[in-house]
Amino acid sequence: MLLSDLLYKVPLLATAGSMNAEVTHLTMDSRQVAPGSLFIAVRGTVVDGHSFIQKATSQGATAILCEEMPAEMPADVTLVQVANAPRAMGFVAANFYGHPSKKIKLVGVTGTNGKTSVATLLFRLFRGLGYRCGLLSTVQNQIDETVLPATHTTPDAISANELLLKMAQAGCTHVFMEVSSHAVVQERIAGLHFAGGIFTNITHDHLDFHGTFDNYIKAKKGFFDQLPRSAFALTNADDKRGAVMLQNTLARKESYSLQTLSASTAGTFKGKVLADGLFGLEMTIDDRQVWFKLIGRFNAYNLLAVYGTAVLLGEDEEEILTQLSAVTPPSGRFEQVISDDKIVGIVDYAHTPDALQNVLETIQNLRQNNEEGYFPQIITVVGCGGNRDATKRPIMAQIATKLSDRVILTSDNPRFEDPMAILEQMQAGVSPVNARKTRTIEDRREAIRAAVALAKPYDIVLVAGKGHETYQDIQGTKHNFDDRVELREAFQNR
Ligand SMILES: CC(=O)N[C@H]1[C@@H](OP(=O)(O)OP(=O)(O)OC[C@H]2O[C@@H](n3ccc(=O)[nH]c3=O)[C@H](O)[C@@H]2O)O[C@H](CO)[C@@H](O)[C@@H]1O[C@H](C)C(=O)N[C@@H](C)C(=O)N[C@H](CCC(=O)O)C(=O)O
Ligand SMILES: Nc1ncnc2c1ncn2[C@@H]1O[C@H](COP(=O)(O)OP(=O)(O)OP(=O)(O)O)[C@@H](O)[C@H]1O
Ligand SMILES: N[C@H](CCC[C@H](N)C(=O)O)C(=O)O
Ligand SMILES: [Mg+2]
Repeated sequence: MLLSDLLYKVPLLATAGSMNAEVTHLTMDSRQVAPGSLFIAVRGTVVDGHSFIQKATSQGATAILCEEMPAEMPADVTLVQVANAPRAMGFVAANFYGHPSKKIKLVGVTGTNGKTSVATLLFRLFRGLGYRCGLLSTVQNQIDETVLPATHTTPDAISANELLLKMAQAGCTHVFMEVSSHAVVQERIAGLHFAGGIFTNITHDHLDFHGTFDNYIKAKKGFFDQLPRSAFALTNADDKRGAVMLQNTLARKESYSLQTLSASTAGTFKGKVLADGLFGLEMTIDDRQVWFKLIGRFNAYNLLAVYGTAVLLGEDEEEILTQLSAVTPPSGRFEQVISDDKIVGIVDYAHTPDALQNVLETIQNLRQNNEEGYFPQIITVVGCGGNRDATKRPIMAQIATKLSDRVILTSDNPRFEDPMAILEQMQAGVSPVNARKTRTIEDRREAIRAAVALAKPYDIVLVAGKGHETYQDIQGTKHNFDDRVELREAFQNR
């Protein structure tokens, strides 16, 4: 494609060289540059892409898109200067791939917790309704039946457009994608055309990246600020920040609520939980009574958001609820592994204080005396990720110890941090009274085995934080590790 066509609608500050250069490949990574490439120099959190301009030219780049022109202008390469390279990259990527987001109905989901759950439920619901669909999620990307690995919750703009094009070519009519706060700030969604946006909730996370909670709110709101007038913006009316998200959006404002408040504050889509247990949820949604296979009150919010979205996309209410009641949750979300002697293992991706609290409260409410009158104990195994928000560490340990009978603090992707240093920060949140029921075992496998050794039949072992993940990330190496496999093996070796 001609460089001038690629730059359609991109505000330019300056250019040097031919705008008729033919670009065959886009990349923000100098290591991927080859003749025909447009290299986009992006300032990252570790290095500045501008320092690789020379390298990109020596590897044969056709053109460079940057925020600052290099001191030495390379010959035979076109230079394009813009104010915001990541944002320009979004529009360039959309131009390069022919605006695939306009060829499908693209719905984005943002919020601290529930993005994967809502996006996956939507994907499964719409397939059940007979559509070909796409999914961009933390667990995996999917082009209808074809599963592709996901490296991020939200892919970069180039990968996203490439995937969306493949989805459109495969006949997908609807695509459901997670929109992380990192993605909004890093402009990974710039240039995408959304048919709708959904807000789940916002609680403590990612303060390492955003600095303050206010900035984190602004990042999420940024998604709704970008929605076009033709889109819908569906928010959670029961979340304190639900209304804030829609303050400046051009999109049609819609909401959902499980609370019976006054008409002015209650949502457009209303639901009520009638019963919840290990069997699932019984709810009324818009006056229809339905059973769902998902466990936990928090999932009632996810289901209501999914229902509202499907209605806003024009589907029949009755048909939606019939299909949705058969939909199963995504992998690693409240996934149960039961031992032969009836110990209940639960693997859940709770890696924020709010998620951990929700899951533990759900488990507490599900507990009942068994036939012999035994009241099950809750044994929790939990850790906090390295090179991520450190301020959530003591809070998560405090929640785990408050809501469990025994707790084992352990590692969860220490990445480049010292695992014991992370664990010490977690221990700081454990009150002296709760310290007695808490142990620290750095090795996650040993921690799971110790939890299983403590358990009696009917007890519940919650292994939190990794869910679907199949690795433990230590010093940049991803070692095979799967909480569900580990639980099963621990049960067998008991
Ligand atoms: C903190 C963060 O978001 N980092 C993302 C960011 O990397 P970075 O800022 O560190 O990049 P950098 O290493 O400084 O490099 C800057 C630029 O120089 C380029 N470069 C670098 C080296 C070189 O030799 N040549 C070269 O051109 C890089 O390609 C890049 O364009 O840009 C990269 C390219 O898009 C991402 O892969 C990377 O995600 C890392 C792996 C990551 O872990 N991100 C997490 C925090 C994340 O994004 N998570 C959210 C979900 C969060 C949630 O909601 O729970 C997600 O959407 O996945
Ligand atoms: N609506 C919700 N409200 C609160 N907690 C939830 C909700 N939905 C799911 N959770 C909890 O949060 C965990 C993560 O859920 P999910 O994977 O759907 O979130 P996510 O927003 O995609 O997370 P990530 O930011 O890592 O992509 C679940 O395992 C569950 O414990
Ligand atoms: N999307 C989240 C995933 C956290 C999962 C947890 N297992 C961890 O490694 O901290 C993040 O990147 O912060
Ligand atoms: Mg997710």
